[in-house]
Amino acid sequence: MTEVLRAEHVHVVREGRPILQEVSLTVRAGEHWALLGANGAGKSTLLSLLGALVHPTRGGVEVLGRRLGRVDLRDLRAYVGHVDPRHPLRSPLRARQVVLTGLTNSVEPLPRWRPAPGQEERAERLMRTLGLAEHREARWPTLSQGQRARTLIARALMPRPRLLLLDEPATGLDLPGRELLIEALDGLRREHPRLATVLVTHHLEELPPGTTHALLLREGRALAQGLVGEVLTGDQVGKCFDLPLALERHGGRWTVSVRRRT
Ligand SMILES: Nc1ncnc2c1ncn2[C@@H]1O[C@H](COP(=O)(O)OP(=O)(O)OP(=O)(O)O)[C@@H](O)[C@H]1O
Repeated sequence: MTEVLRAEHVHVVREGRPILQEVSLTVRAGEHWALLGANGAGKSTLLSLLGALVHPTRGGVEVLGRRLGRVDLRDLRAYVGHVDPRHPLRSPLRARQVVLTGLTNSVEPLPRWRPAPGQEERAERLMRTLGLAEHREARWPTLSQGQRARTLIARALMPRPRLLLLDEPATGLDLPGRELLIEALDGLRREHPRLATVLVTHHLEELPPGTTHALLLREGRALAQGLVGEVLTGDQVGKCFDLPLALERHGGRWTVSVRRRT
């Protein structure tokens, strides 16, 4: 399968402190990774590296065979959609307009830029896939957090990225909002079978059933990685979060509980 992304022996040091140490990860087309770890484990830092937003202090990152450092970061970013729930939009754009800004990779629409008819059709199609058809004309400040999260996913997909990075997309969503998001992500995976995704979360309950692989991060190091069935065990996830955990999987979804010490 085509390799979309490869990080090898990556280290990140900030202000003299190691934030990531010896992390290696290969993501192939059609794989859906969960990146799990406690607060401060280094998940967002790793996601920024994978999204070619920052350079590693040591080690190498390749996006579609192009090595960070040898080619312009901006060129690599075109292949990677990054969904950041802290999207800094201030103006009351309509959902449809927000989705189209994915093509110019800007927060606001660029002056005088107009989408081609094919691009408008793609925006409509993505909004339908993400369950946003009836909200296409709604303005950003009036959208719920869940609707915003799905709008940002559609926006990130506009330039047809090969890899989609999702940083805690279910943060702040209520139960129906979370379930709509998970359903939309699974729909997306069915419709774009070669798209690869990496989703950061603290909560196993938020993982879509289509998740194929997982990486557990603890204090900046990879504790375990590989196929979900092998990585997401009570033992390993428990080590990752420093708690005695029991994990169960029903209908493709995970539930987790803390084992009480007797
Ligand atoms: N620019 C920076 N300078 C110094 N320390 C940083 C910098 N960026 C991140 N850190 C630190 O690195 C560690 C990892 O941060 P990161 O945001 O990657 O963790 P995370 O796993 O995403 O955490 P959370 O679940 O809380 O979002 C944290 O201790 C954070 O304070």
